Amino acid sequence: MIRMLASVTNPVEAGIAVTAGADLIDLKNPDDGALGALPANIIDACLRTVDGRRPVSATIGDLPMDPAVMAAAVSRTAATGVDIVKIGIMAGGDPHACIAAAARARGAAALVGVILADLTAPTPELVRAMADAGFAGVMLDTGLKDGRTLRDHLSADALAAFIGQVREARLLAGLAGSLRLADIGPLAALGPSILGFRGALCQGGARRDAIDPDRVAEVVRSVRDAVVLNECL
Ligand SMILES: O=C[C@H](O)COP(=O)(O)O
Repeated sequence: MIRMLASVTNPVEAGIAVTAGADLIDLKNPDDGALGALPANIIDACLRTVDGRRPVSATIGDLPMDPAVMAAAVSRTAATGVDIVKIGIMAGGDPHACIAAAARARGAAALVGVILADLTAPTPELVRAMADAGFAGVMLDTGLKDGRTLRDHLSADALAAFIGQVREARLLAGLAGSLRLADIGPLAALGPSILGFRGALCQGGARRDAIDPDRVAEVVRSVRDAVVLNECL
């Protein structure tokens, strides 16, 4: 099973993603960076639209690696009632202290750490720190959103090693980063738990555009087909 994560920005998009069959609804503001945060009232409206039909995650913003800043943002986002809070692990600062601070602030929400692979190396130490802190998963994404995809930054071997480390730690392993239809087959073959998308779902393929129901359905279908194909091989 590979879950298809759709990043959405408002209740209308959340409804489209649920109808199209996305497995995880990820709330994010692409106008405010790779992991831009949405205001609490928009998160609340999205939660009401999804109405428990899918797990919902929300990002906390592209924040500096400061434990106090991280803890406040995690606590604020968890208080909205989302199932999962996604935090970015950036270069600089003290990522290990931030991971610990996020874990203390998460309340009832699960935590997923997002390593922006074009800015920060996804080391086994970071994965281990998140596992030790009780995170539910670790995702790779890209931070620059400059047209290059996750696969432009990490080889298939490096991605397979990452997935192996995360799965060995018994966490969910997610991959994202300007992924297109052509990336789904090769990445699904590596056996991630989650494949995440925004740009590929949008009209014209630009991640700040509104999502297109047909594109969302096509990506959902491609992920399902890739899973079936892998099971046959
Ligand atoms: O969590 C997944 C991201 O929202 C992916 O966004 P992107 O496909 O535009 O890089």
